[in-house]
Amino acid sequence: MTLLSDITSLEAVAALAETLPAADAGAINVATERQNSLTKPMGALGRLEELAIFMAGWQETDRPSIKRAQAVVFAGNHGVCAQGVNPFPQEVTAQMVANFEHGGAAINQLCRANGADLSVIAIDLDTPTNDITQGAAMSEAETLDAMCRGAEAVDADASVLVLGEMGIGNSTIAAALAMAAFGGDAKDWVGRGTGSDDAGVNRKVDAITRACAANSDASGLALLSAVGGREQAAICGAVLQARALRIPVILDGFICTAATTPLFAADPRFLDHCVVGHVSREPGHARLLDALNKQPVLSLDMALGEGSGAAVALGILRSALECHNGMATFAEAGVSDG
Ligand SMILES: O=C(O)c1ccc[n+]([C@@H]2O[C@H](COP(=O)([O-])O)[C@@H](O)[C@H]2O)c1
Ligand SMILES: Cc1cc2nc[nH]c2cc1C
Repeated sequence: MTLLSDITSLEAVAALAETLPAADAGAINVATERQNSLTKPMGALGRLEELAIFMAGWQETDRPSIKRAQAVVFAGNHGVCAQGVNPFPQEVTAQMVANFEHGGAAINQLCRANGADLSVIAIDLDTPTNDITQGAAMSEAETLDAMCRGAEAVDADASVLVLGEMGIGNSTIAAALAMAAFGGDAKDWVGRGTGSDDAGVNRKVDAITRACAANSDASGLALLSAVGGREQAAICGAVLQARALRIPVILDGFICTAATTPLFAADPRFLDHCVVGHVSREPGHARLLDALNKQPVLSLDMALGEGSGAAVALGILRSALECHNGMATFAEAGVSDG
């Protein structure tokens, strides 16, 4: 059973915004007081302090910890590849899933380096979603199914959830989601993805312009069905399930962040328990983060996907909590207060 098991419409999913838990203000206050009493000038650990306090709020304790970090990579295939928007062939999605399963991808090494348990969930790779330039990517039922796959993947004992994706062509899907949610010029949201040349970038601009026109009636969570895909819907389902379990989430790069825009469009509070691990080299990501009012943890010129930037950010989160829990206060250490 998950939060989504009995839900039969996207409208009912959107209504969950009224019932999902919020961050614990009491734990935030006590954790903030602790940060201010630790042996450092006030605020000197910068973003690490914010991350520790963020964890405190969601874990409902002034001493948040990471007992188990869970990483999940969702994979899907996309009909929009028919528009020539992807330099790599579509079969690479399944081939990379096999690579994840055999431990040979970047995300395998980064999960080991940063202490996360990785699982990979491939959703109907043999049946790509519909081409978004022709209409909706998925029916409402298909969207809900994929959301359920995402929700089911979340382990109740995870202290933090690292999310990533794999899907040839999905940098076009991400750009379409961002443009459908926030408007602007197609050129502002499109980038090179896995290495599109200038002609390929122009095909992406053309494809998302036509996709947004073909799906102009969609808004809120229906954006997922209109211009999204299965791994995007699964990411939304996992974000919701994590929220019900009060598990903080680290989102990855442009594609993973864009996957959550339908949740934001339905209700911005849906993303309150999510941090974005890094800002991708994909140029639309910085713009999207501004629109979502999210500050990335890292900026490393990465553009891989797979959850790679989120896994590296997990190491920063661990550092934040080591300081928060392990440092002495001014009183304990006998250090004169300023
Ligand atoms: O998330 C990012 O920032 C990101 C930026 C560029 C590429 N990717 C990955 O590359 C794939 C999509 O690229 P493309 O060119 O096939 O649209 C997909 O598998 C993503 O995981 C991911
Ligand atoms: C090789 C390769 C690895 C990836 N990892 C995420 N997206 C990817 C796309 C390609 C093409």
